[in-house]
Amino acid sequence: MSELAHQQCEACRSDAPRVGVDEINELKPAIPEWQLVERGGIQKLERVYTFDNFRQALDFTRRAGELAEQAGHHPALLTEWGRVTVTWWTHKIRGLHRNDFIMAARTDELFSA
Ligand SMILES: C[C@H](O)[C@H](O)[C@H]1CNC2=NC(N)=NC(=O)C2=N1
Repeated sequence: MSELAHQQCEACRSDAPRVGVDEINELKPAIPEWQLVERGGIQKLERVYTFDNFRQALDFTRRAGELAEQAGHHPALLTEWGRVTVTWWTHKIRGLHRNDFIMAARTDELFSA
């Protein structure tokens, strides 16, 4: 498991600070396949995982959902034939928190499990 994936998520409060450029530069190298995107003024982390068929995509979606439930922190999941798009951000702060980087790293561990 990558070091980042091992870190604990902290309870995220609505007044928690979003990650700044320095923290993004510190954390992003641990999740190189993820893209930083901005939608509706909200910064997010996004990655597309590819699979051989819909059944595999669906199974990965279910496992990612279980991971989220266990952590109490949830992504957007788009499941298509052969693809799952996972997008992490923290709704409460309308942006990126350290938790989102941790969960992206854990999602990568799931994919390579
Ligand atoms: C009450 C519940 O714990 C909160 O609404 C959690 C649920 N999962 C969450 N997931 C994400 N990505 N952001 C949140 O702000 C969030 N809040």
